Amino acid sequence: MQIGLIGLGRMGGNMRDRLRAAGHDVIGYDPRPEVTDVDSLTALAAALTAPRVVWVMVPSGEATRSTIRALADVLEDGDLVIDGGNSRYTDDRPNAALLGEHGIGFLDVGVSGGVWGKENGYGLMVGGSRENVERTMPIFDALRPEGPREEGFAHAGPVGAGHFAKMVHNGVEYGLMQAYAEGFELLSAAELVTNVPAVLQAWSRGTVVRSWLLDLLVLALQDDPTLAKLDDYVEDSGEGRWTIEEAITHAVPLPVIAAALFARFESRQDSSPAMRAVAALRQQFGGHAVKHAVGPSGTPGDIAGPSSGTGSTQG
Ligand SMILES: O=C(CO)[C@H](O)[C@H](O)COP(=O)(O)O
Repeated sequence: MQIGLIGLGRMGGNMRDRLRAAGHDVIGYDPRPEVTDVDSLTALAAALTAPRVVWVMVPSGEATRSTIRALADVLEDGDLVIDGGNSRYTDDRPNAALLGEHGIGFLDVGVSGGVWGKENGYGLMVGGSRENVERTMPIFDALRPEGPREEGFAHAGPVGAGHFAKMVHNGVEYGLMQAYAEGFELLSAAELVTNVPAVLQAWSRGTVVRSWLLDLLVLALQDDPTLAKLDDYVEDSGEGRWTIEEAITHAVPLPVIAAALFARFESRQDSSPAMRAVAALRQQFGGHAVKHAVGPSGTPGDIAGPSSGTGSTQG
């Protein structure tokens, strides 16, 4: 079938290739002239045959919202817009309502698979009406992995359910990554294990903890066995925070995902005010030694003994 695809970056560009390889007629739009098929959203609408289907694959937030506002102006009654980016699910109903005023349908799709999806297929979680899902099923079938549909595709519920499912998926992703990372650190800290990459690779087949994320860690360690080439700074793009906010709304305990999110925040600190406060308090109540950022002798990292006047070791 024919589809317009807006956003031809790491995800959208690969999706265009996969859809074309499956025989679909894809017309892509991207502001970068070197990758785009048409030079504007108006040209995209003109190149598509009505009733049109347009897949939006741009960064979440204002970039997606403004693209949908622009599509409301260039598309017409009977067309359909699919938001396949990582939008927060709370954006979906307003976007659907705006398009609905013009008779344009809306689906939200959580897409997982990263840069490997072009070859392996993408896991898809869709929110919207049954009618709109059935209309675009040939596109979903081309994007999802080969095999039974239910193993790579779900119609999760009404508008918003696709992105809600993807948000939770990404929260789980945070927790899994953090668990593997902590295992990697402990294996590395204990000098007893002399070949950490080999142990993780051995875990990758047959064990209880085998997974694709573990396979990717094994791959990263092939290039850099101690990950020494990387800085220990980890960004986040919102999905983990939204997951925790939802957990608070529903009073659902998510200690693992919350800890994984906070570990990322911690990774961005050169120095922790909280831990300086803990050190200061131990020194205050117990006279415990502290390590000075700049020691009394002017040397960074000096360990200073009990503060004068206390001498106590009791809390
Ligand atoms: O959706 C994804 C994977 O499933 C994206 O890679 C996303 O960017 C991951 O989230 P974060 O950037 O917060 O780690």
